[in-house]
Amino acid sequence: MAVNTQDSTCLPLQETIIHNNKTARAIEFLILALLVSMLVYRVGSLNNEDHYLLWLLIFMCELWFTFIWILIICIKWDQISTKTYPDRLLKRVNETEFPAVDIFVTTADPILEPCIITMNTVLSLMAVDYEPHKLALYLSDDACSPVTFYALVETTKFAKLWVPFCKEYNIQVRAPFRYFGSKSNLLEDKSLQFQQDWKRMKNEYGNLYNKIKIADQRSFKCDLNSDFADFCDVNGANHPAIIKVISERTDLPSVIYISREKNPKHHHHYKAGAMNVLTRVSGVMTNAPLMLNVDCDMYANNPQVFLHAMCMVFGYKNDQDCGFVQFPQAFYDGLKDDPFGNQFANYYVRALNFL
Ligand SMILES: O=c1ccn([C@@H]2O[C@H](COP(=O)(O)OP(=O)(O)O[C@H]3O[C@H](CO)[C@@H](O)[C@H](O)[C@H]3O)[C@@H](O)[C@H]2O)c(=O)[nH]1
Ligand SMILES: [Mn+2]
Repeated sequence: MAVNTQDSTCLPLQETIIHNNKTARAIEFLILALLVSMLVYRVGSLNNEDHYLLWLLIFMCELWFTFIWILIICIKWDQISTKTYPDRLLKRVNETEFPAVDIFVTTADPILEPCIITMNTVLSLMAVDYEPHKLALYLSDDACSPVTFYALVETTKFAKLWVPFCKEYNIQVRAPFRYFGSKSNLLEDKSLQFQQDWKRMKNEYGNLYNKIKIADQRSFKCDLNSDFADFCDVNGANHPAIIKVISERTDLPSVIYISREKNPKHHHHYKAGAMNVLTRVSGVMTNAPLMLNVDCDMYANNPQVFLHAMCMVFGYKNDQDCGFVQFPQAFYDGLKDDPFGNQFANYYVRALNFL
């Protein structure tokens, strides 16, 4: 990328912020000191114990716990986050110079990963703030399900309405199930035009939802002349590759459905196998210099997500300094009293610098 974004007079596009976590470090160290003193006590009183074996077992458990505690301290010792500045990027780099991106969404099981959730993931990515002709969305379906294919075709039709709506009104959450499910959707103070468009869009999304729900409940007719011919009597664990280009327009990202070849003689390697196929197929079809991978149960909660990523791409002096960027994640719809603590949204940012 021969774009000079490193003008010394310019402010940086991305910054690494080092967090001051001295108090947390001190507390963790104190707990470690208590753990160690307990271990010392156990060793010291081992010989005087009547229940020698039990004492030894407790000692081993505590030793293991202390070891894990040390590992956790090491992981949490240096805490950094990365801040990106899309507004600075847009002033400095012309949008036409942004690279193309191939987007990979993987799905494997329409029951555990309901189709409508996957389609919301697709919609949130199709509607991002980025030149649409530079984006191609590949959906990998390891279940080889005609319902997923049908849902993707219908979702692409709905996207022709949804994407312009989101862009015109600068909607922040572009996954319809989150947008329409949000309680903060007050229409009263909005323009009449917006209210009409909002109602129409809600209606259209309702139609899409129902179509997918009905498709999920009925069995697809094995019609050899239809688009579903490839799915006739297909065995999910043993079938040739199915690749279908669903949409190729300039005003929307291209949409491609892929169900990779499965053969019981060769292990499919789960998501890694799917990602391998996605890189190969996209390499032949669009071959974008950047790839984005999103699981089917995630969605882009910020329409500027690609611009944030571009701050990382353009924000280093040397292209080779940044090869992999991971977005912060926040969990939604966690259990209220989740014992794993997911009710506290977890955020983390990690950018791996390749030397
Ligand atoms: O044979 C498979 C199995 C899984 N997947 C997809 O892989 C993704 C992740 O699988 P999942 O079982 O949902 O794993 P999670 O534990 O929810 O996901 C976390 O853990 C995975 C494996 O460690 C990472 O790949 C994910 O990015 C990370 O979010 C999903 O989109 C699946 O549809 C496939 O495409 N094919
Ligand atoms: Mn998952």
